[in-house]
Amino acid sequence: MGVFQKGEDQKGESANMKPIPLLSSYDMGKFNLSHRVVLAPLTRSRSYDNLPQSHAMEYYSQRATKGGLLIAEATGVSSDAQGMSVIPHTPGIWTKEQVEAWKPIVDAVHAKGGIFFCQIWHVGRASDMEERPISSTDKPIEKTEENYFLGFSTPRSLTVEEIPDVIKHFTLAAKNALEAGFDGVEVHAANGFLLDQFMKDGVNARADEYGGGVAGRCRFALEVVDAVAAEAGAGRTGVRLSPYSRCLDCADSDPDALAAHMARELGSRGVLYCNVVEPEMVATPAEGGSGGETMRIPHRLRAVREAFAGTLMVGGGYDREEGNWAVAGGYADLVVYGRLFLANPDLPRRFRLGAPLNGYDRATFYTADPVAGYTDYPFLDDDGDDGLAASAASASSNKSGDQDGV
Ligand SMILES: Cc1cc2nc3c(=O)[nH]c(=O)nc-3n(C[C@H](O)[C@H](O)[C@H](O)COP(=O)(O)O)c2cc1C
Repeated sequence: MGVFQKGEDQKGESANMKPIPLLSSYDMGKFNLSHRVVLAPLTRSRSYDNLPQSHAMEYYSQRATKGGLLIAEATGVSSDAQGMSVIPHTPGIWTKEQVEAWKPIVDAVHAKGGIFFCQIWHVGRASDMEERPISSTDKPIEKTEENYFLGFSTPRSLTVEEIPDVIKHFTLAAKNALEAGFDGVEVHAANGFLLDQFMKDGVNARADEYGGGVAGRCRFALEVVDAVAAEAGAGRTGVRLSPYSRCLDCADSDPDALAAHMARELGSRGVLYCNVVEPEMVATPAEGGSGGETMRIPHRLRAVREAFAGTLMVGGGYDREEGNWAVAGGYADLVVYGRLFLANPDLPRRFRLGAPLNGYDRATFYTADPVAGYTDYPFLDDDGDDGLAASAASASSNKSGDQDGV
């Protein structure tokens, strides 16, 4: 695994230098966060038979810090919510056995003082289920250069009469998540999965009340949010959105309007947080006139910020420098890190110290190995006690719940 060096800001900053915005505390409703570096939801395809496994205890516990927020990987709400072999080995939370399997994982995070939300999802047409998977449409995902090797099934359009059943599955998942000990739930309405397939006009061409204008297309997602918030409490409910994404052939012709509508609606419901994926990074001329290009985050979420009164999390391509910029300027409250946190279990601490980062190994993102590319990314060598040194020791050897040096 190589070492990733990014720009001037990571060179030699010591712990006693000026305050780092990302490392400042933040009160998210009833949750007192000690810093703003959030683990993004990350599917890792290591939950065989949809059952969370004991190796996830170590994985999440490695990334837990006292007062740090972790969002668990997308977790299925029902047996037909699965991607099957195109997105294999994802955990579920619709059976008692799954709830029991989550409990020690949640306990391991809590033992380190972490705050843990469960992301609940239905993949919709992003599946190779034998029976036609449900969606807003009968149209399958179009093959592209990125997904050509995945054999998605042709979906069938969910009927209006069937919608309440799917909502019930989300409600049960929320109830189960709290029973497993999670601090809250995040409704996955992003990245081309079921709820996004309803929200985006590139997919949803329905003539009923769940299609048409932006209000109709967002109806299903908002009904799910209402049901989940009624179960878990709005103060324990977050929502993930990706209005600008074209992921899984799911795009909208007016993402600004979609983003603003959802932000307003979620704001009026008092939802705890909104976790919004930025548009894809764009190439811009490098500074200094060298003729090269730098990839930049477009930062198009200001309207969401204005319309949504709750906690705003942003993510997608952020590094330490961008994250500090976002927090310092009030662009966002929290920043979610996916690939960097995956590869750096002690990411908040590395950010504090300005330490170099491990590079991520894309080849092991979704492999089933319980260790390689999962729990074997190295920690910084020293074990200073700045409150952010996530321990390299396994969760099982930390059963005392001792939070010192977390
Ligand atoms: C291996 C991997 C798995 C992911 N799984 C999920 C997921 O389960 N739910 C989700 O909302 N996003 C998922 N994402 C998207 C990430 O949460 C995040 O938005 C994305 O990686 C961009 O952030 P980054 O630049 O910090 O990595 C995944 C991304 C990666 C790389």
